[in-house]
Amino acid sequence: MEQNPALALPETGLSFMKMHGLGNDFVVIDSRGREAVTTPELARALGDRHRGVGFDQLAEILDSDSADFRLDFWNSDGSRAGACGNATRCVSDFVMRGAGREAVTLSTSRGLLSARRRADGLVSVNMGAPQLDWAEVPLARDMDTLHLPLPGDPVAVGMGNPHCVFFVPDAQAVDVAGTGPGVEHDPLFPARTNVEFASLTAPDRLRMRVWERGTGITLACGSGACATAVAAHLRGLTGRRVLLDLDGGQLEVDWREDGVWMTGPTAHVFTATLAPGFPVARP
Ligand SMILES: N[C@@H](CCC[C@H](N)C(=O)O)C(=O)O
Repeated sequence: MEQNPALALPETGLSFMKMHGLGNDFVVIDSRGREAVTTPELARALGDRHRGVGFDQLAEILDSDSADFRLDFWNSDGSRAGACGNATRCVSDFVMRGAGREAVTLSTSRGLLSARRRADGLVSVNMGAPQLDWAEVPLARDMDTLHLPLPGDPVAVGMGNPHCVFFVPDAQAVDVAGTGPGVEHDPLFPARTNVEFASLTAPDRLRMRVWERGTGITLACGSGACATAVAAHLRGLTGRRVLLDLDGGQLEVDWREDGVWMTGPTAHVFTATLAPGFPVARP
């Protein structure tokens, strides 16, 4: 057994939690009280569903001077993500339970966010104001974010991460795996993009499927649901409050004066410790 020193973790192993929100699954590392441990190599190794633990995103909890905690997000390809709505709800639930509280604040690379538990037990996060200017998304050049010059006439919305939303007659019929990668890597998106396909199923209800930047098809994407709700309202398809049916379940999104609120279920699956020195390369 040969250990790769660039990837090796402390001999004691590393504790982590497995969580999910509507099947959008996460490895969560609680690094409060110490330095961050995640590197692109560790994210890729842990994210491998055959040789590691497997996740859509890795979230690392860190200390914050300005909020109850800080959250950093990583995709399974080792890239960073500026936002992850479902992981934010899951980790906020964990922190609220630990502190016996019903609301928390957190800092992310896009700024200060807040989360709270509703009376029905679901967890809501305020994902902040949508980014509707081309430079904020970001897009490659000045253009109308409501009508991108791509086949299918999609909308670009930033939620701390980039999204490209296609409104289609039947989201269920879309070849997400065939279409998603080309849009993710289109030169219009200098930081790549998440890709959503949505269809209107009732006046304030959308069916949505997603191709996530740096991960691929996932069962749900919280920031994608927010971006889709914002795009649907701006296109005159819905009001400001919508239900979204994703492959893994349902999310509520409400675009209010103070930001885009997203509400749904959370689950803590297990807590475990990595074998000392993970990952090891076997000949
Ligand atoms: N699943 C997440 C979004 C994850 C980030 C995304 N893949 C990116 O690179 O921006 C969510 O629930 O928001």
